[in-house]
Amino acid sequence: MTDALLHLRGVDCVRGGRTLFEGLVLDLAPGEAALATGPNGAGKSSLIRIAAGLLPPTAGNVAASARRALMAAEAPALDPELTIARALGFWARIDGVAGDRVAEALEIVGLDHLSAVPVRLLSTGQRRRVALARVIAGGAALWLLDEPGNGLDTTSVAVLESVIARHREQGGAVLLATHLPIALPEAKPIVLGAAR
Ligand SMILES: Nc1ncnc2c1ncn2[C@@H]1O[C@H](COP(=O)(O)OP(=O)(O)OP(=O)(O)O)[C@@H](O)[C@H]1O
Repeated sequence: MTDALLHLRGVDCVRGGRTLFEGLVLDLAPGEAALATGPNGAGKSSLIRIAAGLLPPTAGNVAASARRALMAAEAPALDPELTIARALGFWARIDGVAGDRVAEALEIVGLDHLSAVPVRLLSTGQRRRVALARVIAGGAALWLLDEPGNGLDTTSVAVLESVIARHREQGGAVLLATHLPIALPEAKPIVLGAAR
């Protein structure tokens, strides 16, 4: 797939008998981003799951960097009884990254002061910020972000935007699905909802 971190060719997605999209073509090289938008049920999460290798496409080819991080609504998988630092430390070991990256990531998302608080006490937006911290700490080249702005206040959305911009500057790529406005300069648009 040349130097692309994500490569989709002629990808179709049919779910529950409905064609969500057909013939989707996308390449994401280092530094690039794509923004998938569309109404509820248009297939945004399905696209993210196909790119993550969690859902086989109905047709077409998918190739993605082995170093990819998924941030989805159901994905945080943080043990509610552990403190934020320990829950993220667990994932740092799985992801094979140094523990000090967790502290850095928590600082970036503005949760370093809560690192000793159990996950179960977090608000919805704080949980999303912890999930983002895991993506940041994980060091994957390709980020697959499904509704990363859900539950975030405006300050946190701005943090998300700057974190993504920095990741791209450092040679990462991002596929982001959202129904909320998120600034993703020069992103390739993927407008879903047209196929039937
Ligand atoms: N396991 C499944 N089996 C059959 N159909 C499914 C399954 N999962 C999702 N769908 C259907 O696929 C369609 C697209 O769902 P998807 O979650 O990808 O949309 P979305 O654009 O992310 O929606 P939302 O904005 O509401 O999150 C929906 O009509 C949904 O009902």
